[in-house]
Amino acid sequence: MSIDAAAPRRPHGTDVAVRADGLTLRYGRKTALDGVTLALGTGVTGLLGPNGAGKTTLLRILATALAPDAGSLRVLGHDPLTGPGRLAVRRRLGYLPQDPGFHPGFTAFEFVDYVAILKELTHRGDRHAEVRRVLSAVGLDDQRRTRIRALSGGMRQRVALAAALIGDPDLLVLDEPTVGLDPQQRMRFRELFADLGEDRAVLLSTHQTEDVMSLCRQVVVIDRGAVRFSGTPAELAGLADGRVWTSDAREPGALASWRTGTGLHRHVGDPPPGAQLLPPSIEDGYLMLVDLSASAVDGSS
Ligand SMILES: Nc1ncnc2c1ncn2[C@@H]1O[C@H](COP(=O)(O)OP(=O)(O)OP(=O)(O)O)[C@@H](O)[C@H]1O
Repeated sequence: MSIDAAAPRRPHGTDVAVRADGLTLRYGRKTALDGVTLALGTGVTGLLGPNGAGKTTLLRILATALAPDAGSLRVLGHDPLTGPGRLAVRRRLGYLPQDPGFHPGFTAFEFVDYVAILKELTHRGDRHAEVRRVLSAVGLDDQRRTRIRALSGGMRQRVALAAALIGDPDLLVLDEPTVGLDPQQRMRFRELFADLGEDRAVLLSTHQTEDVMSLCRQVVVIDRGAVRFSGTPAELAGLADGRVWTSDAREPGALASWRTGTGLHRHVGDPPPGAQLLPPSIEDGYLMLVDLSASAVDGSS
């Protein structure tokens, strides 16, 4: 099959790339997802949540690497809980897992080429052109022949992203894609994701609220296996409107309180009378939502 045959133009008018309803998943006695319901359309959606919230579990289900115990799912118009549906989704999906499982002896080119073969790009010339295209898209033209064991962590991350881009997928599921990247590469990746999100759905989990602010059309916050928020980044920041203030000292009554680089303290919660209010960031909105008892901020909450 040639690249063209493997990558038909994505259908127009299919606004909802993913629709999940009541997704539940348990690892033994641990409930990792507890009735997750969401819809993802064209554009970049950021998935935020504390460590252990269930982000990777959710992404693995959407990427067909894991089946939920309960709930229903449509991905790109298919049901990935059936054999034929799963195959159809995998053909049109790009997935960057948290741990891509590189063979360190492969060169960057060989690894991405291997993924391209698995994606049924069997015509050698077309496939190699596609491998060069995606390696170039992530800025690895000069490292094509370098063995993965000799690449830095950030460069390996770029190889993994290149593999996810093979075949110009209609849905990109990216688990912490900007981890380990230097600021210049992070900026470059944001631009690449924004371009990719022009005409397809891109879901990325991240702990970087700046990533969400600068490139996401939609943001979903999950905590303890459930969706706590779904809306625009501005709406997430808006949750903390009138609830962020600054002062000289720590405020034990605040939900979160931390010392900033200026020496002043920033607080999120119920401000005392006369407090000097600050415009909220999406991080402030996020802090209003998640269970901070599980992850103390600066030891003060
Ligand atoms: N294979 C597994 N066996 C048992 N428990 C698991 C397994 N994988 C994940 N968990 C648990 O399920 C919960 C959700 O984990 P998950 O990796 O989805 O969270 P996450 O939001 O991606 O976290 P992080 O931000 O730290 O990557 C956590 O409590 C985790 O300990």
